[in-house]
Amino acid sequence: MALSAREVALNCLIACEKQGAWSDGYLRNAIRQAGLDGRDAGLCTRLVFGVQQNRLLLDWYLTRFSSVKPEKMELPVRGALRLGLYQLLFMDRIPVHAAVNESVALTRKRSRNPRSAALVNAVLRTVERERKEGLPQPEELSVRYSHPEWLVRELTNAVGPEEIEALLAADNGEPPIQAQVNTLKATTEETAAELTAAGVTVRPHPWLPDCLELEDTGNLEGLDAFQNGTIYIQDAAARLAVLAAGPEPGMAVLDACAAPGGKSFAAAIAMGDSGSICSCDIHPHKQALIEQGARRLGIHSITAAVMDGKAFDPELAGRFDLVIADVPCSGLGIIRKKPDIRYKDPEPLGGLPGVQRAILENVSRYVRPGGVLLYATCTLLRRENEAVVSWFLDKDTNFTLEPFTLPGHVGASEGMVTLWPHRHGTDGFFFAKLRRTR
Ligand SMILES: C[S@@+](CC[C@H](N)C(=O)[O-])C[C@H]1O[C@@H](n2cnc3c(N)ncnc32)[C@H](O)[C@@H]1O
Repeated sequence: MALSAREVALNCLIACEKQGAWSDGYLRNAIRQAGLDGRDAGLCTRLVFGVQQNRLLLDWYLTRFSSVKPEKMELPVRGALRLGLYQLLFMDRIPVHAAVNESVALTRKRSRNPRSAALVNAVLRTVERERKEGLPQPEELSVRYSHPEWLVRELTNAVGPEEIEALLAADNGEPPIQAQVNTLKATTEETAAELTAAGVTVRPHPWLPDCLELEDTGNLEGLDAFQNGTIYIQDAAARLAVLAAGPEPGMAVLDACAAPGGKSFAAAIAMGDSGSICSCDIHPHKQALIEQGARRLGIHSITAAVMDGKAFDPELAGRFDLVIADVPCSGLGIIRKKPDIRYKDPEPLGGLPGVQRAILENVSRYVRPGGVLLYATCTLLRRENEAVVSWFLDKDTNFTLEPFTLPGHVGASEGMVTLWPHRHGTDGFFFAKLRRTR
């Protein structure tokens, strides 16, 4: 029998907890396999993201209103309760009976314990009754915004105590879908008209040229504008990083950590598809991703290759006008788009600055004298950002920070900038522009 939106959502929540799956990747396949239409796909995605964004808060309520502690529940029961609770507390348009009955039905279908359905029914009905009187609110930011304590500490160190709450709230917001226009193929006006005719709601980005914010896209990758390569999906922050580096027609560019290719595409479009971009990644299977994207966008200047950014290749020394090091990082700037990041084990993150320093130091040798090195991450932690750049500058006196100016209220920078979801409405992003002097 075909799965409902709620059951696909439940399966996704279970896979995230049990196998450490990523909800966006899981949903892409599961929604297709279940054959959900656009409306159900939207509901399913909203349920999964909503639960993941509010999981600690939902469990805080479960602890108060359930006779069984959430950590003692079977995974399907805990998942069905979180789904029901999320609908009651955050989705005004879902009738209470639907939120409760659907969770009870899922529990009956998926739990091994015949008493679980009664538990789910009782908890959800109690919460609904208490909600009318006013539910208690947790004091701790960690619970209120469902960011584990270690993460609240890290982000407070990064942004300061005055802004931490605004940042956590922005992490739980719904980011706009930002499409960058492939101006090699069409103007922004033509693209906006094509998307509008396809029923998409289109708004020009408030301050980034050739960027459109989209709503009501349905299956985005099925749109003609996507299929024929007039748009690609990229956050404003990621494109700004490339613009800061100043790619120009005819340049030789190395994108050292390139997959799936977004920075390479932005550079190729800014360069009018003239010059050359060598787009490398350490993982062989990702080479095809870059090639497919370039083909779809009709870009000829990109060549994809497999390369370890940490390992020196003497053939590349001093060859490039611009080297982009968009290094692997903790990704704590893109929690709005990947809500599960917050629940991953933080321990392996400690090793990242070492990898980032090694890549930056190695690929710096590929920049020609007078050329530019761009260091970028999608995280907000100083140890992966400013500290890596400072370490590099202290060590290598051939490079200096170069000031740049970006559109909108990002404005002028002395050479390093952090973009913040709550301040700029972008992904959290860091980049530094370094000029090789000798
Ligand atoms: C932040 S992502 C890059 C995103 C990409 N620049 C874009 O804009 O679409 C980092 C990439 O670095 C790759 N990577 C990790 N370690 C690497 C290494 N030692 N050398 C080259 N690439 C590496 C990962 O496979 C991943 O695709």
